[in-house]
Amino acid sequence: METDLRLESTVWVENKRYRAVLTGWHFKWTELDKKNRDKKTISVPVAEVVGVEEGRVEILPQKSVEDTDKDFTVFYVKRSSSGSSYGLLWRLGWTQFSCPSRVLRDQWTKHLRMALKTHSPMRPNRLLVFINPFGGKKKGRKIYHSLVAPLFDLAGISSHVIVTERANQARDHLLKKDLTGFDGVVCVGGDGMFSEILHGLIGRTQQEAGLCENDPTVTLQPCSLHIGIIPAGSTDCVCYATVGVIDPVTSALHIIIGDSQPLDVCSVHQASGLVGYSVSLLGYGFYGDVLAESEKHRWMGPLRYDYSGTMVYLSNRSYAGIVQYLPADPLLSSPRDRTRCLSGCSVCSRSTERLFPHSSDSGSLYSSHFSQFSNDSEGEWVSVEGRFRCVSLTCMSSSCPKSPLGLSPSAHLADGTGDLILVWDTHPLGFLKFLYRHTSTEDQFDLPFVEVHRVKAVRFSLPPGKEEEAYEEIGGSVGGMDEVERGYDETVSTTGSQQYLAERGTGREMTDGQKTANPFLCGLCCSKAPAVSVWNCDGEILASTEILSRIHCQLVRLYARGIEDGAAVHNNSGENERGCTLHK
Ligand SMILES: CCCCCCCCCCCCC/C=C/[C@@H](O)[C@H](COP(=O)(O)O)NC(=O)CCCCC
Ligand SMILES: Nc1ncnc2c1ncn2[C@@H]1O[C@H](COP(=O)(O)OP(=O)(O)O)[C@@H](O)[C@H]1O
Ligand SMILES: [Ca+2]
Repeated sequence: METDLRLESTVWVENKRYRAVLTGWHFKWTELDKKNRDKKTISVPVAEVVGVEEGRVEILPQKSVEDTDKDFTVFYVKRSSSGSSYGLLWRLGWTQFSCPSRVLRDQWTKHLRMALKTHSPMRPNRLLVFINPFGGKKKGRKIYHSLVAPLFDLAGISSHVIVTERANQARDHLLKKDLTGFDGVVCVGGDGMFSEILHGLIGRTQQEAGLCENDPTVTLQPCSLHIGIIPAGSTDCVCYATVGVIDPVTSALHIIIGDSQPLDVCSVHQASGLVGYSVSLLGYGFYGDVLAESEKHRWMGPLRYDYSGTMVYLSNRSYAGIVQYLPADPLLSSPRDRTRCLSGCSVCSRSTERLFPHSSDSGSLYSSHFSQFSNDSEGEWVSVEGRFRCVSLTCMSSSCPKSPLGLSPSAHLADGTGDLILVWDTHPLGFLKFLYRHTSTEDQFDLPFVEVHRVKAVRFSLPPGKEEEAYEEIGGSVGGMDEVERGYDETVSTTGSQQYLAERGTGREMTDGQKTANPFLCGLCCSKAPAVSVWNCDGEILASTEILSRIHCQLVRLYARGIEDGAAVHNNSGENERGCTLHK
């Protein structure tokens, strides 16, 4: 195969003579001096070639083709540093080549296209695209049509675009409609929109496999369709944590070249069945309250989280609960090992190897892994009880522009584990320190009231006898620096129920027993506060408080490759190439 695709010849780029070589895996061109000595070489992996066209093609100010018979143009990925983010920005680069004859030109285009098919087989031909026109700053449509669609056209990808008219339309479409012919689904929006796609695809896959999603012990079937994310939301955490930048062009190029990043997914169950799936944040306490509060201020756009974060912080809440967790194998990795899950991560690769020992055999998937979830493993569960500022479970680092290293900087995208972060009740300045450390490189786990555990499953329940009470006395929770930082207060009195939580989650008015006009301010202005919080499940409020969650290793695949290590990645830059963003 390698020898079939090899091609070498002299070509000209902007009147300079080059030797171009296609080896199968790489396409290189080296400038030659008058004595045939090599000057500068530009090398592009075939996997990163976006497309090949006959003639001299120009992209800016708009696409034009000069149909000359000895020329061809190659489009490829070009990297640049993103400045503030950790990942690299990808841009479209292109070079126009002139050959000595038409026959040679045709050989070049044929060989390059064949190399693309052979060495880059996961590229999509047809995509189903969902655009949330109301996500983030409401720019989803514009972002797709001006930045993404022209790149898909150039790469020969056809797409069926649906601009959503209501919440859950994308999920319902994926659950019910014919998906034949599509290679992947693209989500233009934020984490909430991604969550819809996730639920739709996982649900559809289990339906077709005849598996019951409600049973937490069932080994779920991985989804065959890839998901692409074009970031156009408020937090855009899934995109940031899997690509390293929030940039629609970079994400579109990852989709075009058919990159593939497996992703762990956490299923969340209550007694009666499945309540949802999460990949980034399953959070109770602070993050649940922020989400519930923010829903009332959607008109603020992404700023609603800053406003609500401040209000919820000032309300100074903590919640009683029992957390049980099933620890992951500490020999494989640790949330405190100060490593980062980067593109080609060895911890995740070992997981893939364990899951798919015979490459494509997904039949045995998880069986060894999840036998540990059965009753036999009951003794392995660890249980803690007390008052928490927040309880968070994340299957990935959950880095985002607000927190560039994320909720758990050493978490892995595809290792089959999640990180459970327990923030015990503490004084307000301690909690502020914890939150503030998310914005820097300081270790947020190096605080006496914070614990982090790498886990396979988590249960959360309210203390016995307290489930039916909704309110409690706050009683001296606004303390000074000299207070004990980790507190265990078992004298909780609650009068709430899941129904109350569901109502609060949807922003409905408080009932008679709830005296304050704004329950999120009562930590400051009165003595009562809700005794129960809500779960934030990737931006959706769950109606259940007592839950069981389990991490499913590599249940879905994204068109991404994880965060590239800027220092390690060769950036194919050369004086004869150009890069553009396809901005008009
Ligand atoms: C004093 C400075 C405090 C800064 C705290 C920063 C902590 C940020 C951690 C953010 C983790 C985000 C995890 C992802 C959550 C999203 O799924 C969810 C929905 O996003 P979207 O659909 O785009 O609206 N976003 C949130 O729940 C927002 C949390 C913001 C917390 C301040
Ligand atoms: N056309 C629509 N109208 C109203 N809500 C929608 C629509 N399309 C999607 N949604 C919902 O909007 C929510 C937020 O979308 P998302 O794209 O994540 O934006 P943001 O990041 O700003 O929250 C999602 O939960 C999704 O279900
Ligand atoms: Ca993980």
